[in-house]
Amino acid sequence: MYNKLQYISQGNTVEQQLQNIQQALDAGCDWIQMRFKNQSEKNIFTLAEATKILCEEYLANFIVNDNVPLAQQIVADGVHLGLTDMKIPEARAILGATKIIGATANTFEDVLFQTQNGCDYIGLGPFQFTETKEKLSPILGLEGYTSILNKMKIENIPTPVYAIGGITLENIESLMTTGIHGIAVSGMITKSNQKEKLIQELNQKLYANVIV
Ligand SMILES: Cc1ncc(COP(=O)(O)OP(=O)(O)O)c(N)n1
Ligand SMILES: Cc1ncsc1CCOP(=O)(O)O
Ligand SMILES: [Mg+2]
Repeated sequence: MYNKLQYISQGNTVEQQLQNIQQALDAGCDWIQMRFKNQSEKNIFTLAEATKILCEEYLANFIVNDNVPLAQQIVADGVHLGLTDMKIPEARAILGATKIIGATANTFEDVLFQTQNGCDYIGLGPFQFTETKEKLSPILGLEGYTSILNKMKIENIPTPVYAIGGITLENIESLMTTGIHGIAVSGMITKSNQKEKLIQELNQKLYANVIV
Protein backbone atom coordinates (compact mmCIF):
# COMPACT_ATOMS: atom_id res chain seq x y z
CA MET A 1 0.00 0.00 0.00
CA TYR A 2 1.20 3.51 -0.74
CA ASN A 3 2.71 5.80 1.88
CA LYS A 4 0.29 8.28 3.36
CA LEU A 5 2.23 11.49 2.78
CA GLN A 6 3.04 12.90 -0.65
CA TYR A 7 5.09 16.11 -0.98
CA ILE A 8 4.26 18.25 -4.01
CA SER A 9 7.26 20.35 -4.96
CA GLN A 10 7.23 24.08 -5.49
CA GLY A 11 9.70 26.79 -6.48
CA ASN A 12 10.11 29.21 -9.37
CA THR A 13 13.54 28.02 -10.52
CA VAL A 14 15.27 24.66 -10.90
CA GLU A 15 17.50 25.60 -7.95
CA GLN A 16 14.58 26.55 -5.66
CA GLN A 17 12.72 23.39 -6.59
CA LEU A 18 15.74 21.20 -5.94
CA GLN A 19 16.40 22.86 -2.60
CA ASN A 20 12.78 22.30 -1.53
CA ILE A 21 12.82 18.67 -2.70
CA GLN A 22 16.16 17.97 -1.00
CA GLN A 23 14.91 19.51 2.26
CA ALA A 24 11.69 17.48 2.14
CA LEU A 25 13.68 14.28 1.58
CA ASP A 26 16.15 15.16 4.35
CA ALA A 27 13.24 15.76 6.69
CA GLY A 28 11.82 12.29 5.99
CA CYS A 29 9.42 12.60 3.04
CA ASP A 30 9.48 9.43 1.01
CA TRP A 31 7.14 10.39 -1.81
CA ILE A 32 7.82 13.37 -4.08
CA GLN A 33 5.55 14.70 -6.83
CA MET A 34 7.58 17.07 -9.04
CA ARG A 35 5.25 19.96 -9.95
CA PHE A 36 6.99 22.68 -12.01
CA LYS A 37 4.52 24.79 -13.99
CA ASN A 38 5.08 27.20 -16.91
CA GLN A 39 8.70 26.28 -17.48
CA SER A 40 10.84 25.52 -20.53
CA GLU A 41 11.21 21.88 -21.53
CA LYS A 42 14.91 22.16 -20.75
CA ASN A 43 14.32 23.35 -17.17
CA ILE A 44 11.68 20.69 -16.55
CA PHE A 45 13.98 17.97 -17.87
CA THR A 46 16.95 19.22 -15.85
CA LEU A 47 14.87 19.22 -12.67
CA ALA A 48 13.39 15.80 -13.41
CA GLU A 49 16.82 14.23 -13.93
CA ALA A 50 18.17 15.71 -10.69
CA THR A 51 15.03 14.75 -8.73
CA LYS A 52 15.20 11.20 -10.02
CA ILE A 53 18.79 10.86 -8.74
CA LEU A 54 17.87 12.36 -5.37
CA CYS A 55 14.84 10.13 -4.93
CA GLU A 56 16.89 7.05 -5.78
CA GLU A 57 19.45 8.06 -3.17
CA TYR A 58 16.74 8.52 -0.51
CA LEU A 59 14.71 5.46 -1.62
CA ALA A 60 11.73 7.77 -2.17
CA ASN A 61 8.88 7.39 -4.66
CA PHE A 62 9.13 9.88 -7.50
CA ILE A 63 6.17 10.87 -9.63
CA VAL A 64 5.88 13.63 -12.22
CA ASN A 65 2.97 16.08 -12.44
CA ASP A 66 1.16 16.22 -15.82
CA ASN A 67 3.94 15.00 -18.12
CA VAL A 68 3.64 11.35 -19.20
CA PRO A 69 6.39 11.38 -21.88
CA LEU A 70 8.81 12.85 -19.33
CA ALA A 71 7.87 10.23 -16.73
CA GLN A 72 8.55 7.56 -19.35
CA GLN A 73 11.81 9.11 -20.51
CA ILE A 74 13.38 9.41 -17.06
CA VAL A 75 11.80 6.18 -15.77
CA ALA A 76 9.94 7.82 -12.89
CA ASP A 77 7.71 5.77 -10.58
CA GLY A 78 4.62 7.36 -12.11
CA VAL A 79 2.59 10.46 -12.88
CA HIS A 80 -0.22 12.53 -11.46
CA LEU A 81 -2.88 13.50 -14.02
CA GLY A 82 -5.69 16.01 -13.64
CA LEU A 83 -9.05 16.00 -15.37
CA THR A 84 -7.70 18.06 -18.28
CA ASP A 85 -4.39 16.20 -18.59
CA MET A 86 -3.76 13.05 -20.66
CA LYS A 87 -6.48 10.45 -20.04
CA ILE A 88 -5.51 7.45 -17.96
CA PRO A 89 -5.88 4.70 -20.60
CA GLU A 90 -3.48 6.56 -22.90
CA ALA A 91 -1.03 7.14 -20.04
CA ARG A 92 -1.33 3.48 -18.99
CA ALA A 93 -0.58 2.36 -22.55
CA ILE A 94 2.60 4.44 -22.50
CA LEU A 95 3.77 3.72 -18.94
CA GLY A 96 2.59 0.16 -18.41
CA ALA A 97 0.84 -1.62 -15.57
CA THR A 98 3.52 -1.26 -12.93
CA LYS A 99 3.74 2.55 -12.85
CA ILE A 100 1.70 4.66 -10.43
CA ILE A 101 -0.97 6.79 -12.11
CA GLY A 102 -2.67 9.22 -9.75
CA ALA A 103 -5.76 11.11 -10.87
CA THR A 104 -7.54 14.24 -9.69
CA ALA A 105 -11.19 14.32 -8.59
CA ASN A 106 -13.45 17.05 -7.24
CA THR A 107 -16.77 15.16 -7.26
CA PHE A 108 -18.00 11.59 -6.83
CA GLU A 109 -18.61 11.47 -10.60
CA ASP A 110 -14.93 12.32 -11.15
CA VAL A 111 -13.98 9.50 -8.76
CA LEU A 112 -16.13 7.05 -10.75
CA PHE A 113 -14.64 8.21 -14.07
CA GLN A 114 -11.03 8.09 -12.90
CA THR A 115 -11.31 4.76 -11.06
CA GLN A 116 -13.16 3.12 -13.97
CA ASN A 117 -10.25 4.22 -16.14
CA GLY A 118 -7.80 2.44 -13.84
CA CYS A 119 -6.06 5.10 -11.76
CA ASP A 120 -4.02 3.84 -8.80
CA TYR A 121 -5.00 6.59 -6.41
CA ILE A 122 -7.25 9.65 -6.31
CA GLY A 123 -6.11 13.17 -5.36
CA LEU A 124 -9.39 14.60 -4.06
CA GLY A 125 -9.69 18.33 -3.52
CA PRO A 126 -9.33 21.12 -2.87
CA PHE A 127 -10.02 20.71 0.84
CA GLN A 128 -9.79 24.48 1.39
CA PHE A 129 -8.41 27.60 -0.26
CA THR A 130 -4.75 27.48 -1.23
CA GLU A 131 -2.43 29.90 -2.98
CA THR A 132 -0.39 27.04 -4.45
CA LYS A 133 -2.76 26.38 -7.36
CA GLU A 134 -4.56 28.81 -9.64
CA LYS A 135 -8.12 28.21 -10.90
CA LEU A 136 -9.18 25.99 -8.02
CA SER A 137 -12.17 23.67 -8.37
CA PRO A 138 -14.97 24.16 -5.81
CA ILE A 139 -13.79 23.77 -2.23
CA LEU A 140 -14.94 20.50 -0.63
CA GLY A 141 -14.46 21.05 3.10
CA LEU A 142 -14.95 18.19 5.52
CA GLU A 143 -18.57 17.75 4.38
CA GLY A 144 -17.48 17.17 0.77
CA TYR A 145 -14.96 14.51 1.78
CA THR A 146 -17.46 12.80 4.08
CA SER A 147 -20.08 12.65 1.34
CA ILE A 148 -17.73 11.44 -1.44
CA LEU A 149 -15.96 8.86 0.74
CA ASN A 150 -19.32 7.54 1.97
CA LYS A 151 -20.45 7.05 -1.62
CA MET A 152 -17.18 5.27 -2.41
CA LYS A 153 -17.83 2.88 0.51
CA ILE A 154 -21.37 2.19 -0.68
CA GLU A 155 -20.13 1.51 -4.22
CA ASN A 156 -17.20 -0.61 -2.96
CA ILE A 157 -14.54 1.52 -4.60
CA PRO A 158 -11.31 0.62 -2.80
CA THR A 159 -8.95 3.11 -4.54
CA PRO A 160 -6.89 5.06 -1.97
CA VAL A 161 -7.82 8.74 -1.69
CA TYR A 162 -5.39 11.55 -0.89
CA ALA A 163 -6.82 14.83 0.39
CA ILE A 164 -5.23 17.92 -1.13
CA GLY A 165 -5.46 21.70 -0.94
CA GLY A 166 -4.53 24.03 1.89
CA ILE A 167 -4.07 21.21 4.39
CA THR A 168 -2.48 22.03 7.76
CA LEU A 169 -1.44 19.81 10.67
CA GLU A 170 -4.64 20.70 12.53
CA ASN A 171 -6.84 19.33 9.72
CA ILE A 172 -5.44 15.80 9.62
CA GLU A 173 -7.33 14.08 12.44
CA SER A 174 -10.73 15.16 11.16
CA LEU A 175 -9.81 14.44 7.54
CA MET A 176 -8.67 10.92 8.44
CA THR A 177 -12.08 10.16 10.00
CA THR A 178 -13.66 10.52 6.52
CA GLY A 179 -11.83 7.44 5.26
CA ILE A 180 -9.09 9.07 3.19
CA HIS A 181 -5.85 7.12 2.86
CA GLY A 182 -3.45 10.05 3.15
CA ILE A 183 -2.63 13.62 2.16
CA ALA A 184 -0.73 15.44 -0.58
CA VAL A 185 0.78 18.72 0.61
CA SER A 186 2.99 21.45 -0.75
CA GLY A 187 2.86 24.74 1.17
CA MET A 188 2.78 23.33 4.68
CA ILE A 189 6.09 21.48 4.21
CA THR A 190 7.77 24.02 1.91
CA LYS A 191 7.15 26.90 4.32
CA SER A 192 8.03 25.04 7.52
CA ASN A 193 11.20 26.01 9.39
CA GLN A 194 11.10 22.73 11.32
CA LYS A 195 10.46 20.23 8.57
CA GLU A 196 11.72 17.13 10.35
CA LYS A 197 9.52 17.78 13.40
CA LEU A 198 6.56 18.59 11.14
CA ILE A 199 6.92 15.40 9.11
CA GLN A 200 7.17 13.30 12.27
CA GLU A 201 3.99 14.94 13.58
CA LEU A 202 2.22 14.46 10.24
CA ASN A 203 3.18 10.79 10.09
CA GLN A 204 2.09 10.25 13.71
CA LYS A 205 -1.36 11.56 12.85
CA LEU A 206 -1.56 9.81 9.48
CA TYR A 207 -0.54 6.41 10.88
CA ALA A 208 -2.29 6.75 14.26
CA ASN A 209 -4.83 4.03 13.49
CA VAL A 210 -2.63 1.67 11.52
CA ILE A 211 -2.14 -1.70 13.24
CA VAL A 212 1.24 -3.26 12.47
C1 LIG B 1 -2.13 14.26 -5.35
C2 LIG B 1 -2.60 15.32 -6.28
N1 LIG B 1 -3.93 15.56 -6.38
C3 LIG B 1 -4.39 16.52 -7.21
C4 LIG B 1 -3.50 17.25 -7.97
C5 LIG B 1 -3.99 18.30 -8.94
O1 LIG B 1 -3.74 17.90 -10.28
P1 LIG B 1 -4.33 18.79 -11.47
O2 LIG B 1 -5.80 18.84 -11.26
O3 LIG B 1 -3.86 18.27 -12.76
O4 LIG B 1 -3.66 20.20 -11.21
P2 LIG B 1 -2.14 20.59 -11.35
O5 LIG B 1 -1.39 20.02 -10.19
O6 LIG B 1 -1.61 20.02 -12.63
O7 LIG B 1 -2.12 22.07 -11.35
C6 LIG B 1 -2.13 16.96 -7.85
N2 LIG B 1 -1.20 17.62 -8.58
N3 LIG B 1 -1.72 15.99 -7.02
C1 LIG C 1 -1.92 20.86 -6.82
C2 LIG C 1 -3.19 21.16 -6.10
N1 LIG C 1 -4.38 20.70 -6.57
C3 LIG C 1 -5.41 21.03 -5.79
S1 LIG C 1 -4.92 21.96 -4.47
C4 LIG C 1 -3.28 21.87 -4.96
C5 LIG C 1 -2.18 22.55 -4.22
C6 LIG C 1 -1.77 21.83 -2.98
O1 LIG C 1 -0.79 22.58 -2.33
P1 LIG C 1 -0.97 23.15 -0.84
O2 LIG C 1 -0.73 21.99 0.07
O3 LIG C 1 0.14 24.18 -0.73
O4 LIG C 1 -2.31 23.76 -0.74
MG1 LIG D 1 -2.32 18.57 -13.97
